[in-house]
Amino acid sequence: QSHLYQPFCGPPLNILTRLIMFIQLHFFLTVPEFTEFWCRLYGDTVGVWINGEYTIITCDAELVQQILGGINSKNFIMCIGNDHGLKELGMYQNAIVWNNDVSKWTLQKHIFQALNAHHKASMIAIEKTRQEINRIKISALKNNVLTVDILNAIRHITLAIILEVSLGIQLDSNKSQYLIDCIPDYFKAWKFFLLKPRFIWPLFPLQFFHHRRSILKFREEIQNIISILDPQSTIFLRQLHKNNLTDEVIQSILEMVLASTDTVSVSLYYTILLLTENKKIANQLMDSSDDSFLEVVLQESIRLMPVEPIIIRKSLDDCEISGIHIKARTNIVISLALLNRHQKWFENPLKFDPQRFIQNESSIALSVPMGHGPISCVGQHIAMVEMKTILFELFKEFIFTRMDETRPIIDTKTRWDIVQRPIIKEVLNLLPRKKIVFIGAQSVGKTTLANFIKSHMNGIMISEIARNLMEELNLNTNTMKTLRNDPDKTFEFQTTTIKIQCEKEDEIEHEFAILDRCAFDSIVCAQKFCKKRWRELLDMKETNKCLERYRQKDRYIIFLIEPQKECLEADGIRSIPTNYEEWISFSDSFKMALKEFNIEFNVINVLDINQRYSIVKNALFAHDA
Ligand code: HEM
Repeated sequence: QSHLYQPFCGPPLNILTRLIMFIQLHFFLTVPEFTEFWCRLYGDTVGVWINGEYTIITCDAELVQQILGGINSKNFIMCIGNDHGLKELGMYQNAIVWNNDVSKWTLQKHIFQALNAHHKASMIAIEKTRQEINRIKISALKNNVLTVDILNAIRHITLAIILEVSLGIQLDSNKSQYLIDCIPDYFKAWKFFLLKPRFIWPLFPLQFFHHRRSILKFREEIQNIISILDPQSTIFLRQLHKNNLTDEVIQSILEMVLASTDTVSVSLYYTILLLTENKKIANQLMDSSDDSFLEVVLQESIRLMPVEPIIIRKSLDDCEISGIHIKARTNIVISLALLNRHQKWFENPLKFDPQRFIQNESSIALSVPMGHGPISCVGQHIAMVEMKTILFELFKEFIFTRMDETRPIIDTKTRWDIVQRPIIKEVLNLLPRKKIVFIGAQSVGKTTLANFIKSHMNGIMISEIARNLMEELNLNTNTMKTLRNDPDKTFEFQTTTIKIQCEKEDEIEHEFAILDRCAFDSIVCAQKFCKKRWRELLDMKETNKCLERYRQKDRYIIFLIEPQKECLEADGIRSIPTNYEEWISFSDSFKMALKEFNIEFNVINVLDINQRYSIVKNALFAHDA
């Protein structure tokens, strides 16, 4: 074997090892799995044999920097891939992805890059995310389910964004779903045709025809879209036509949809899963005043779960990298799946820890989940805009939890292939990131309704603070009556109640919570029983903090439960009001005070618990018309 060009270590590339590699790659392992197998045996950079050619496989971050972004990076702008396979896929010297015709690729790259300058991308991303949030809320109300197939929901959002930004169109939900389903199938076809040499296709006749059909299906759908397009409506379309790329329009649009949808969706899917597991980080993200933390959270999640686990290249000419001679047409497979989880480059690499990028900003560059250098991801800017917007909007609205939290995300089943495909698509539980507050006169059913909602929706309960305080101070209903005749003592009692209330509300800042009464009850009580001093409550920072919260109607939904005569029937447990007029007037005082403090509220004036629950749910999942 001495005549063989073998600049890197690895197994002797004799007939037997080549045959083993051939069988592994085409019958048993995906490329990332194959790479892992040989790197585990021989080290971070290994010479192997893929489809009759010497191939360097590597997860060495320094070598990767040299190849992708070093002085010879222009020598690595071609990709491995057999021409027959590329023709089947429609990629052969066509559009941008895997286009090995350098001048055509350069032109396409400029056209795709125009996407990044789209000044409305972030507004469109907000709009499309809000639309999907609306759909989730409608489904929650209609079907009474508080779960979401989150990956599919994100796929709808990312598809809608790219269709609007690049093609200026919108599709209805069914058509979008059809297109979304075409994408993973095209990726499977890509993997089949790109890496399997033509002579072995007949060994897989079923797969061959299935993949051909997938490609056709996707292309037909793109053609349908083209028939409704105005070719002048976006920069992307105008540029394609202006540069006489009319023949490439189908493939260019197909690749735009292909490259932009699942990449962002799968990356975000894992980010959300990782955040369900790391609640502190999720809360920190909601507290951040700018989007710099959001950005490192995303960088960290795409490091850990790179949606494109491998980068594949071929050298154009002979050159030197890190002092090693690399011959023209040498294949290179970079395993981001290995590199990004490598102890040598990242401390505690399996830990989801965005802080690593705050403490050491330069280490972001090592992980290259969007590639690096001349052929890096052309959509990386818009991808970040999309991911930041979608994540923030979704988290602002919902709290997501996994159904089965026992299995860590890092161990989640995923298919490391030419792109990463989740095997188990987790359906997440969702709760609105809101607080519902029940106030009103005594004995109107606040606690019963609060408990009923807790049992159905599983929120955090903040039960009546005043009652707990009474217990702590050994006060009962009779001593309370005496206390009410002493305005100073009542005032003191209400002051303490508000302080505790405010503290409890601080604790549930990011949660879905049910509040049985709030600081407002103390204000109304003080108005009634310590007429002279009650306004002093408004000098307390805690009171103002609480009132300010209750004014945020996207966070706090206030329900005033009105007295119903039927509630006056004694059940032998509750103390019931003895004076009906007083009872009603107490409820009216709540209304007046709510108005005085400019706090919006909903009125519950039915008795039936299910009807009450439905009023609350409608308000919780209120959506735009
Ligand atoms: C989190 C989201 C994304 C990730 C992780 C990602 C990752 C990547 C990676 C690793 C590459 C290969 C780079 C290489 O070969 O060195 C790539 C290429 C590409 N990406 Fe992305 N990408 C994302 C989003 C997008 C979006 C939103 C678009 C929208 C247009 C896009 C369009 C492309 C295109 C067209 C290429 C081929 C570039 C070329 O061949 O010159 N990507 N991406």
